Amino acid sequence: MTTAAVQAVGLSVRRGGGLGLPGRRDRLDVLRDCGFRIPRGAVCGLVGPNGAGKSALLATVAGLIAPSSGTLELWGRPVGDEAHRARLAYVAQNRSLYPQFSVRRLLRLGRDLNPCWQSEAAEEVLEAARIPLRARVGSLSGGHRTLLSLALARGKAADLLLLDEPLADLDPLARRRTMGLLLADVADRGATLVLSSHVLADLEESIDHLLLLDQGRVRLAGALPELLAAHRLLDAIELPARRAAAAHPVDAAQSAGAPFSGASDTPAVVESRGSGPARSVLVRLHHSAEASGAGTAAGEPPTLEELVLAYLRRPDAPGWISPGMRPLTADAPEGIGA
Ligand SMILES: Nc1ncnc2c1ncn2[C@@H]1O[C@H](COP(=O)(O)OP(=O)(O)OP(=O)(O)O)[C@@H](O)[C@H]1O
Repeated sequence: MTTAAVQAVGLSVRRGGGLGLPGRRDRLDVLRDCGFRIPRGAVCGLVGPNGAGKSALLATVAGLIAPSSGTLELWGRPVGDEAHRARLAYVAQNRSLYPQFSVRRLLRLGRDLNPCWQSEAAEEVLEAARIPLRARVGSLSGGHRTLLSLALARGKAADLLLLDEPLADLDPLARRRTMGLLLADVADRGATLVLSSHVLADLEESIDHLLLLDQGRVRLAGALPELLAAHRLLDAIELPARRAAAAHPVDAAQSAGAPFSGASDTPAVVESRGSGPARSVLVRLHHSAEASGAGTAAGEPPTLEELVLAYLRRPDAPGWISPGMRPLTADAPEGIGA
């Protein structure tokens, strides 16, 4: 069994309580009972609504927040292991950098602190954006600060890159260029990249795994081909047809939009939208269809955007972790949740 780059089992994180007032119940479970595995070499998109816990998860994997329960391992070793420090690069959402330093001084610091430092890789990001080395960090624009953070992460040549909304404030050209560099780096080194984003179009072009968080819980996770192949978007023409119904026995209650019954061979309705000829239903195929590749299934697999939006609009739809991202343990070698 190859150890995953990141594996969580029953991971919960509790935050808050900073006021320290007796009797104050101001602590919040920002991650709840999360279980997933991110294989080595994956490019994993981390998505979810505002406040879902994406930043909390990235900071926890980076070792900056301690789990309150459960286990979290990087390359098979508990998070926080001293050896992890050199192997991971983390870019926080607030791009915390020393504002008084010059860009050059920060690069020197990167070189002095990291034995595998790659100056050219870092400088390439800065040169492409024409960021002068003599500039003071505090005087850089928001997008340039992001590029500087990504340049430092790139220079570190890490085995695991954790990037919190790395593209949010970059112009379209900088997005493409920087993403291209990062993807080429991780492919060359077999490194693992986890990046959060709200821009699904950006992710669609780059990721091969997806982790959808909502209210601190994993709603959906999997290798992208597995996730998409396990779902079908049926339109109004396909729904009433007897033949389609036989291939996909979406029963009357479900096709009317009732929540997933969770029983038998019936595909799970994730979301039913519209009415009459404009109606479309996203279903998740039963495990047997999923296992057989669902070659005869009616309807079309959804796009990443259709899939994510359907799950976000229907917080009551049951979550799912595809086999490729289920945590593996000695007690559950097929994966927890299989
Ligand atoms: N230091 C903290 N103390 C208490 N609660 C916190 C703290 N930091 C974050 N939270 C809470 O944790 C939850 C998850 O926040 P987090 O920043 O991880 O969400 P997110 O998915 O990254 O959101 P966004 O997409 O808006 O960046 C939120 O309810 C937030 O208020």
